[in-house]
Amino acid sequence: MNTQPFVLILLSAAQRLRLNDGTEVTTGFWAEELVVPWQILRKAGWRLQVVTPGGVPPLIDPESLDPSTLGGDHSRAAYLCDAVRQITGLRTPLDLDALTGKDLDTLIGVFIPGGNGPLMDLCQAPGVDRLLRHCVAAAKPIATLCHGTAALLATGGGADRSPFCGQRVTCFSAAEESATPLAGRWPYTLEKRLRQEGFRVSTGAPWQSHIATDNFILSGQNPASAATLTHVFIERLTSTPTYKGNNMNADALKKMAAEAALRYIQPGMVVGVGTGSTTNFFIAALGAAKIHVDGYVASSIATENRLKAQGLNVLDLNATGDIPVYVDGADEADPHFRLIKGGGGALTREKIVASAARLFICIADVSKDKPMLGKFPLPVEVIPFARSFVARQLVKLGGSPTLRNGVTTDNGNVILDVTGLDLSDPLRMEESINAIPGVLDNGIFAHRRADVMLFGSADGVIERKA
Ligand SMILES: O=C[C@H](O)[C@H](O)[C@H](O)COP(=O)(O)O
Repeated sequence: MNTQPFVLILLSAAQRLRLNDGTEVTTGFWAEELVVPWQILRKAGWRLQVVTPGGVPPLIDPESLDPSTLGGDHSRAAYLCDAVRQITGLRTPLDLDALTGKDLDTLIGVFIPGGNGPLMDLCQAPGVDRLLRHCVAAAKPIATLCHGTAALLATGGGADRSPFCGQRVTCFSAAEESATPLAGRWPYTLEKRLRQEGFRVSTGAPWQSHIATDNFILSGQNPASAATLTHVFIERLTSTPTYKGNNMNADALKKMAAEAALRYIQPGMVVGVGTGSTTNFFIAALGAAKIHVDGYVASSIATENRLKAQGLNVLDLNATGDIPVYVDGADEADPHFRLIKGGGGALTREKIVASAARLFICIADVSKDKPMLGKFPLPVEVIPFARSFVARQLVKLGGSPTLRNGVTTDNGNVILDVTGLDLSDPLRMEESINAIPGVLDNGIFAHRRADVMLFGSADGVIERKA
């Protein structure tokens, strides 16, 4: 098995749901509860591995693709059907019981989608008990969705109390169960069983998104909770010690994007070079590629030093005139190629070199690809004399500025990181902030957007051109 960190997607292998009246119906996983997290996690660059008890290929619960279950939405049903078909790992899942100690060490979190199948097998599989106890001991996050929360029952019973006892969780609620065609015939009421086992169960309004979070367990109530739960899971994944110690995932994607930018570099060019961890991979790639360019313009002292350490020729922007190409990273990028930059404090010189360039190639791991800008705190470079005055003006613009402690930029200034700004019109906000006396520049790159985005993703490099 590949030794790169991965997120384990645990699915039920049950094919029949035994009801309390002795009859049986076909069961499996709920399509939407696999497709939504799968797509979000893949887009964020995570490697995913499907695992089932016995390595049995899981079944889709046919109900979950029935348009009548999806509010009569036939196109949604067709979309989900197609999306499930594209998840090739479903045909060859790993066997939960055959996971080695090395496999457990390599996984960084577990996501358990619902469907009714988990009520049959995951709730009592010894392999689930072993897996979840490993996660608790190693501080790795677990997310359970809808009836996927039944998997937690596998850790209870006997002398060995469940490590999750007393934890706050949610699941498909009793109210929701009683509003389905299986009302009154469910094998057991999951909400009730969890309470009996000592879980603190919280449920929200039927069919509305509701999640519960506790130490290492994050749970979502129903299909509507899938996206929110996945985003919270990703936040938890990226803050676990396991991920931080093994940060190969993001780094591998940054490197992939950085190396893809080499194809834009031609002999005889002057090349502008940005700043940051992604750009550092680009500098390393330049050093190895030995392309006979005229020289490089650095956007920071750190980059200048790195270029020189690779034996590369650094030029003064005042001596080059306009430059053909600039390559740099970003903290966020929106679909219109507008960026937030400056997480490393280099925004002003970066914007100057980017503006002097005819082509701006932005390289990033795919987690920086956002529907809109604004989650990343906006860096603003401020002349120290004007710090408090500028902070007050930023508050008037709707922001909450925080001084970046102990940081002096290459230009001798301070950085205010601003949260809470409305960046729905990035161009206007870039102008408004730069109009405050004492601001040198801010990290919105809307006037000088990127021309090409290269995102490193689990599916290879995604290239977009403006
Ligand atoms: O000041 C730093 C730059 O704007 C960086 O390009 C940006 O913060 C992205 O950095 P990284 O490549 O380390 O994520």
